[in-house]
Amino acid sequence: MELATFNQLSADEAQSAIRHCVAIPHWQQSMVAGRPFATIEALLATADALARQWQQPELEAALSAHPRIGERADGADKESVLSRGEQSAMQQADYALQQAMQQGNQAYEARFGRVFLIRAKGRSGEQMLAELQRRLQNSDVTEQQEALDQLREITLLRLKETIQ
Ligand SMILES: NC(=O)NC1=NC(=O)NC1=O
Repeated sequence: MELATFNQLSADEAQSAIRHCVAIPHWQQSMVAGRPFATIEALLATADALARQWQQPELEAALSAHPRIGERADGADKESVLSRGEQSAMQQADYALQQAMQQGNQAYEARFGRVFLIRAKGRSGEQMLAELQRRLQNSDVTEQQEALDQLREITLLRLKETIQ
């Protein structure tokens, strides 16, 4: 949708328009309150600044809307549709890679107690598996920050696709 359209929507409609970007209501509401945005750059700068404030609670809340890498998100809701597109590289992955990713996800969840989150768009299955294995060695603090950075990247990518 056009930026001008987003600026003119009612608050409820504006929040609905960006809800799929990230499952963090406070971020959605802050973006709605920040209107009208003069430019796309201003919109994205605000989204980025708000996302840099996220801590563990926001990460846990958002993960509910992001299926595991390699697990096909079945569903007609917008998040599932977006996830399938973002993770399209895994649909072409061979059995060995699928298995390795599944085992990697299990190891990550055993280590950190939450789903492995990565900005999947533009990454091959092999690249995501390599990132998972690299990040498995991270300390808790470092890994939380990396996961938050990836969540921010996914959010901004989705926002850019939603408002042009
Ligand atoms: N666990 C994940 O990282 N999921 C996802 N990353 C994306 O970029 N889209 C997803 O659904």
